[in-house]
Order: sequence, then structure tokens, then C-alpha cells
Amino acid sequence: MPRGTMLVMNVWAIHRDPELWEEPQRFKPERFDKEGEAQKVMPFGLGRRSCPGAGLAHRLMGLTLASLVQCFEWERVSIEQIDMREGKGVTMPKKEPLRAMCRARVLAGNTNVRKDFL
Ligand code: HEM
Repeated sequence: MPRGTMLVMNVWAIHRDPELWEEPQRFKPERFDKEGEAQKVMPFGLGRRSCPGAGLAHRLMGLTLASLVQCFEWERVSIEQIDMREGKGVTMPKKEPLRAMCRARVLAGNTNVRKDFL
């Protein structure tokens, strides 16, 4: 490849390649229990120009999720399966926004908690 060539990878397609992934279209977080699977995901790019914020993003994602679980009680708004299809946009929005009910837990300073939530 000549020097200075710009190489653009289609990460979207790589992440959905059935030769690399079992049932690539299904939401199966347990797939990453298998050794080596996590190394096949490239959300932050690769090489010298990969995302310098990857470490911060990894830490923040865990912290954000844990804070949401620790500080709020969550309930579904219906018994229908959650629509996991993606919409269009740079930040990977869901096609149908996720709707859920939440209530601050007592430890988060909420004293107005229903008994069945305790
Ligand atoms: C989930 C969160 C994030 C994702 C998925 C993400 C993803 C990416 C991707 C795919 C690139 C392009 C890499 C390439 O060209 O190969 C990039 C670049 C970059 N990201 Fe992130 N990023 C995230 C969070 C962050 C955060 C938190 C920061 C800063 C605090 C950040 C700063 C940057 C910068 C400065 C670049 C340009 C690097 C360069 O061109 O040399 N990103 N990011």
C-alpha cells in the first residue's frame, strides 16, 4: 500500500460478521465470557490514532451503570420484549427509545418510597 494511503475500516460490518461472531445480531453479553472474544471488538479504533479516551470511557461506563443500579429502583413499563434495533446517528441511538420507570432508593436520599420497593 503506498505511503500516505488513507485506510478506512468498516467496523460496523466487522462487528456483525457471522464468520467472526455467533449470532452477531443478537444481544448476547455472555459471548464475552469466552476467552479472546473481547479482543475482537474495536469501538475505539486501533493503532496510533485510536481513541485516547478509551480508558476513561471504560471506567465511566461501569461507574455510570453501577450508579444507576445503586441509586434507583427500575421497573419496566410493559411486558413486551425490549426493541434492541438501532436507529441512525453517530452515537448509536436505539430505534425505539428505552422507556423505564425509576425511583430513587432510600440510600439516595428518597424517603418517599413505596413499601413493595423495600
Ligand atoms: C464510549 C466512548 C467513546 C467511544 C466509543 C470512542 C470512539 C472513538 C473512535 C472510534 C475514535 C477514532 C479512532 C480512529 O480513528 O481509529 C476516537 C477518537 C478520539 N477520541 Fe474517542 N471515544 C469515546 C470516548 C472518548 C472520550 C471520553 C474522550 C476524551 C476524554 C475521547 C477522545 C478522543 C479523541 C481526542 C480522539 C481523536 C484521536 C486522534 O485522532 O488521534 N473519546 N474515539
